[in-house]
Amino acid sequence: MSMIAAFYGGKSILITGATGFLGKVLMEKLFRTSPDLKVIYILVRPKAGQTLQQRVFQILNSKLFEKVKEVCPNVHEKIRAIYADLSQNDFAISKEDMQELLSCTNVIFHCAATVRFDDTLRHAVQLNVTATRQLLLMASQMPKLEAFIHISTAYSNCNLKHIDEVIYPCPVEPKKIIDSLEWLDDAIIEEIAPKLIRDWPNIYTYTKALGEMVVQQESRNLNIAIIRPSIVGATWQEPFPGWVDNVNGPNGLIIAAGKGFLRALKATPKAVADLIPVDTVVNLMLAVGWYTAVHRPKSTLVYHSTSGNLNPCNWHKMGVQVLATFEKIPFERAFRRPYANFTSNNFTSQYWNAVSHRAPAIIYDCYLRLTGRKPRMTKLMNQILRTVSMLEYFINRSWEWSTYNTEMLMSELSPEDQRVFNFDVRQLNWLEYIENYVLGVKKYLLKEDMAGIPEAKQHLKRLRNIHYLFNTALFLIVWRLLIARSQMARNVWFFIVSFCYKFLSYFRASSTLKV
Ligand SMILES: CCCCCCCCCCCCCCCCCCCCCCCCCC(=O)SCCNC(=O)CCNC(=O)[C@H](O)C(C)(C)COP(=O)(O)OP(=O)(O)OC[C@H]1O[C@@H](n2cnc3c(N)ncnc32)[C@H](O)[C@@H]1OP(=O)(O)O
Ligand SMILES: NC(=O)C1=CN([C@@H]2O[C@H](COP(=O)(O)OP(=O)(O)OC[C@H]3O[C@@H](n4cnc5c(N)ncnc54)[C@H](OP(=O)(O)O)[C@@H]3O)[C@@H](O)[C@H]2O)C=CC1
Repeated sequence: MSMIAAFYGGKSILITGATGFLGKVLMEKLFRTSPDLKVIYILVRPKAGQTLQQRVFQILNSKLFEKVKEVCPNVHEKIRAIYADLSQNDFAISKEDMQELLSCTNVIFHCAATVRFDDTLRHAVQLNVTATRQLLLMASQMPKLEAFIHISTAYSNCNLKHIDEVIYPCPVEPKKIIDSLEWLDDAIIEEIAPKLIRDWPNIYTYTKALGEMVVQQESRNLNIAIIRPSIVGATWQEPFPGWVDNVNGPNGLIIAAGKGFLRALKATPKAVADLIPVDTVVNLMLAVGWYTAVHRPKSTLVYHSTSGNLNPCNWHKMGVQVLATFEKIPFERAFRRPYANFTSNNFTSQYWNAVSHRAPAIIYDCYLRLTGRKPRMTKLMNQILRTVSMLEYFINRSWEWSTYNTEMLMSELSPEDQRVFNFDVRQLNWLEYIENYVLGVKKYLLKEDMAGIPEAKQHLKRLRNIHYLFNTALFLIVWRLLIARSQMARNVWFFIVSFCYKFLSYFRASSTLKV
């Protein structure tokens, strides 16, 4: 019997960010392994014209939850969506709902955050710092609370090279920042933001670091743990391999590469690609929830959910495997044949951007214009290049994350728990994982049918022929222009032609002699 699964039985669990990538996989696993849990409270806001109920309905009826319905048929009754907006005071939760949350919650998983790298400082602080503080305040009024699990990111201290499982202080106190945001206007905030974030690459990682400090300062006598995942990728094993549902992180780049838009990246091939499957992160979260509640460590423990020091894979290996998978299972209606050119050199990267990205987009837009259609490729390409430039920081560096606490926890688990809540990334086979990942992007993000693969392969062959034809035509045009203008080019041309003629004559003569 799994001790972790048993622990969550009969419990009331509060999850923030349950509608996000990590949150959905967390709920799925909880329902599947502990179907006898009492209730999962989720803090949700209406979004994109959908009510809370519609959002929950959509999640529960997605492919991700298919297995859950078999083991927990009454899952709809066990999920309680509570209207909440984490960027508002008291989260805009009604009094009755707040009362219920305060009196019933046993475990909190705080996943909600803004993960946009370019969010405004005001919004990012509201969500990643102030909301965390507010939730901790709520937690301190929960008599039945056994554990509070805060999800941060392994990159919250990416200004350091070696990162231990400790909370590092930030140069400016979170409280001072929260207070000053109350009276400063937006224009001034955006002006001081770059000075505040110093050597952090973006507002996201900086505010996640502030969030950790808030956890440390406001922990009171709560049982708290912090989990720091690196780049969270598709599911490795559970509930099935390759599940993804948004374009964040690598997902968008895999689409852009598979569709042939992105053919070069400013990346350091040998840098560690610290991807971690989402189900591995979720297993660690559940194990940490159990350990924190049952063993009550004296201080707030930080757990790294990373792959780099236990089972490293670099960007080169990852790129090669992604490309190999595109050969086997290509995406439909690609713009160009997928190709990967890694360079860590600024000049070469600019060159590839001009030749491989912008020029084809401009040419295609001309073609669209000439055929009476609206040009769109340049805009799309600019968007992709903007996204890539935001991610570049992370694919040109390597970090060392220590994993003592994570390994300690692994050794504390029973063999059954190690199997059911496996977060040992050493068992991950990267080649298999990446192949399933790309397949998952095709199936679950692009919603492409596997039956379309032969046609997609045919399309890639046509693109290859167009590519050869285009290059030959371009070569001939350039050469013709050169010959018209330069004596030297003419001399070279006559030399080549006479050389070929002599070679052919010799070949013909020797074959006649043989006969
Ligand atoms: C060496 C390989 C070589 C390959 C060679 C070639 C290929 C061969 C191999 C292929 C690659 C193999 C792996 C690749 C490496 C991956 C590295 C990942 C590092 C990640 C580090 C993460 C570390 C920290 C982890 C964490 O701790 S947390 C989570 C991380 N957080 C995020 O990942 C949010 C990022 N995003 C934003 O911050 C915003 O997206 C913003 C960007 C500001 C735009 O912002 P904006 O311009 O306003 O535009 P949007 O409205 O957002 O989007 C506008 C439009 O772009 C779309 N689009 C949004 N995103 C992405 C995205 N990624 N990629 C592409 N498209 C995207 C969106 O669908 C929308 O399309 P539409 O709907 O218009 O059709
Ligand atoms: N994905 C990754 O690569 C990594 C993620 N992390 C961390 O993991 C956690 C989860 O990330 P992930 O699932 O990928 O992110 P998502 O963007 O997929 O999910 C974010 C969640 O936060 C919720 N949220 C955002 N703003 C509000 C608000 N104002 N009120 C209520 N809810 C809100 C979103 O709700 P809604 O659906 O309404 O927008 C959504 O459920 C975050 O803390 C992130 O920092 C850490 C490392 C890597």
